Amino acid sequence: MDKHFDTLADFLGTHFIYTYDNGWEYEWYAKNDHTVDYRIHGGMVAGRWVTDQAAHITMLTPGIYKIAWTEPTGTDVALDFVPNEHKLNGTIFFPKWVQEHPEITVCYQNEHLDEMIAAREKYATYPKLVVPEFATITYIGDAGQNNEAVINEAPYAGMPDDIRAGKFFTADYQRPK
Ligand SMILES: C=Cc1ccc(O)cc1
Repeated sequence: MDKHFDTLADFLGTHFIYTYDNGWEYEWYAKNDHTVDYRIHGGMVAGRWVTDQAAHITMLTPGIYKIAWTEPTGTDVALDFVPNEHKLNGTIFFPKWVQEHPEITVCYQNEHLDEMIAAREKYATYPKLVVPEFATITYIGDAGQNNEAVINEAPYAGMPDDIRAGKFFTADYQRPK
């Protein structure tokens, strides 16, 4: 948690856990300069997890980072990280169908892409649910870029606590065998 961020290289390969002011807890990994992975531990779609989501990742000014992407569900996300202050601001733009049927999206999305595409065709997109929130970062880990061990299993109750307690990853940021 004492890492200092100045450059884009400082940010890429970093693994975060944070809690939005509305209580939603997210885990998110800047896998490389165009890819993110994440797990959702609390909130409307707790239990959802995603790897290899394409994203736009830029540094706005030293130590401040903007990330934006659009998902197969039609959900759009914009995150502004201020990691030196352990803060970020996130806005999630949920299609109406995700608000009405969040359970459809609670899965390892990579194995259910056809279902996401079918649902976004079948159900309503509008009006979108816009969720703009600040969040407090509760964990920062130096996982290195393209580390497939960071987000590679479903979330469970207590996983963020295990990660914060140093019980989840080995010293070289792998999962114990
Ligand atoms: C919908 C995905 C998502 C991932 C991370 C985050 O902070 C907000 C939304």
